Amino acid sequence: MDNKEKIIEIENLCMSYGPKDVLKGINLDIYRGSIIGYIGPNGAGKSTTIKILLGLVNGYSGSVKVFGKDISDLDEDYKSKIGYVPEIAKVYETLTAREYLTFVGQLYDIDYDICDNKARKLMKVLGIEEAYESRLSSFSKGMKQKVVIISALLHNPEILFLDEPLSGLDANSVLLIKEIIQNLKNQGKTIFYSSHIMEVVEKISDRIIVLNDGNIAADGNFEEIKNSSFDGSLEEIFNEITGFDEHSNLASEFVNILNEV
Ligand SMILES: Nc1ncnc2c1ncn2[C@@H]1O[C@H](COP(=O)(O)OP(=O)(O)OP(=O)(O)O)[C@@H](O)[C@H]1O
Repeated sequence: MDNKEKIIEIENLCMSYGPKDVLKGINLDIYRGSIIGYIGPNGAGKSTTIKILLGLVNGYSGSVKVFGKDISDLDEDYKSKIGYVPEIAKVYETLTAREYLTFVGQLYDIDYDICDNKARKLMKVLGIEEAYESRLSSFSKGMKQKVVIISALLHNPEILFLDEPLSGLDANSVLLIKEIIQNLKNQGKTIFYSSHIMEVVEKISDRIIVLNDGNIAADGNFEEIKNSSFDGSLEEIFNEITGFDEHSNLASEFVNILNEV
């Protein structure tokens, strides 16, 4: 597998919402078969970057290439090679899992019977097969998240964007999904993993990119980031890079306010 193939190339990416500069000149080359931990404080611009790559947000400047071609020159077909688990996924609650997953399959032009069969088997592996014919409105949070993960992967995408994919999952399911992500990587899939759970990002990522205030503040594997003047766990490094050292004071202030009469 050629892991030097650039699958995403971002040059001088800038994006503003009105007067607010959200991305201030991002440069990134992402290689096939890597797991990128894309992290940063709330509002740093992570989702904005992902939405630009997915073609969901326009109005940016700079160049964004996926599969070697500028996304502004590509027709919508490139999206069929991309999967996306959004931070807050909306599923059609009135549909059954079967109806929802086969509906998503149709959007990706997957043959109905093949999709139906595949969706049921994937649900079985994730331990929720018995709910295949039940409405999503009756599903627990973790069950819904598993359906969202299946829906993002049904079409076997080349690039997978995961925004807090483990949200609501129990420890067994977390272990399983992490292993699935590793397997996908081993098959040459490229994974963009965005999360605030630093322990997972630290363990799962080949490369960690820290976005802070619209700029890349650190980029490398965990050891490289650790050796380049920072030290400690990724959580500590993250707080250092993003200049956050007020947690003790703020925590005391918060609790003191609760005690006010
Ligand atoms: N449609 C919009 N209109 C105006 N401002 C927006 C819009 N979408 C995002 N923003 C602003 O852009 C900034 C970056 O948002 P973004 O969602 O990319 O951050 P993030 O790094 O994904 O944050 P989080 O960790 O909270 O998900 C935020 O300040 C947000 O308020």
